[in-house]
Amino acid sequence: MEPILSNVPGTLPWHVWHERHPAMFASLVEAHPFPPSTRTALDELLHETLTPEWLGTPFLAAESVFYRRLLEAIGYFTPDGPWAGFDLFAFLKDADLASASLDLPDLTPAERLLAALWGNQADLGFQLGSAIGPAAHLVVDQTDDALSVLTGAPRVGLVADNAGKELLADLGLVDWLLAGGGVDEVTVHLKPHPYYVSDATTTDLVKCLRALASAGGRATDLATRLHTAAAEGRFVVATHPFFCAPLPFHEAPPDLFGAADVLVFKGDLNYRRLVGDLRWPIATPFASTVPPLDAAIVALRTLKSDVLVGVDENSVTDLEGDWRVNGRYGSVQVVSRPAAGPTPPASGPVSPSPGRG
Ligand SMILES: O=P(O)(O)OC[C@H]1O[C@](O)(CO)[C@@H](O)[C@@H]1O
Repeated sequence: MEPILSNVPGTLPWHVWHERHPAMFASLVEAHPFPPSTRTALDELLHETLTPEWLGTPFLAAESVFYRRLLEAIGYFTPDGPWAGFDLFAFLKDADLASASLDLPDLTPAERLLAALWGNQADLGFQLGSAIGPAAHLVVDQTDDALSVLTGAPRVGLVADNAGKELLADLGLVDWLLAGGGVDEVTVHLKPHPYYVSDATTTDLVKCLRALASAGGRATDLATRLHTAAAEGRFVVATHPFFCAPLPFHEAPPDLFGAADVLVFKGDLNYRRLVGDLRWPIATPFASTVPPLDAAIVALRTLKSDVLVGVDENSVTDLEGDWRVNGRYGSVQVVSRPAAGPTPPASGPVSPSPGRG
């Protein structure tokens, strides 16, 4: 199966490099007092990424390396430098969190699951390049199966995606799992440092909890329950360098997810890493594309890139235009836990071999 590349004009990856990234760089430079050397480094990075070498590298790997290079360009990893450890996307993530409604409604388990899914629409990198319409429908809806594998599972891992509103919705789901879903322990897997524009780090999770705690009503109660669960070792925050690696989850270290019985993968990028960023025919069975994890899998995603599997082709014939990438459609997809040991996928992904550019 061929990897998705960025060298075809008119495709989403082409748009990302040629339009979305320049717009993002303009907003970063406007928001920060970067010195001339940093501005030059950013310009050079932007130009470098438009070379045939970058555009001909698998999109998944190239984009990941790009975000690493962006942090290097601002001095994020320069010890004792003024920008060491500085989250250059914090201004966007904080604004998104500040605009969230914390007057939490009383949601059913299915509504909490779908809130976590549609919360994925609020991806700031995506918004920088296009407008998001009202929430629409699911091209695959296995919500009942998802609730069934989650309810009563001993250990659940949630592989988080974006900060702000999406992470708030994720915490709503985690709260239900621990308080009403009969789950003993939930681990939220976060990025070890800023990555794609709005990816959630530990700092972002703490900001969400503090916002909830000070909001009053159901929000404060939720934050209190999660703090108590954390003190009891039932709500666990974890991170690992692999979450910022330019690789699909098929190449994850074996201990990445601990002893999780169910893994919830949030968002588009995690979906691409879960099934492989490949030109799959959309009718390819979802279960045949995921890595052989010893856990059930629940993927909650709004569709923002070309990769899509597990879809009945007849069910999407009426959808028009850029429905596969415009973020207005979503999917809930489930793979049950293997009965006896992992099952190898029918067709493994091509491993990207990113150059550092
Ligand atoms: O935040 P999400 O849902 O992972 O979406 C980010 C998506 O936007 C993109 O960054 C496009 O640049 C995709 O690579 C990625 O799949």
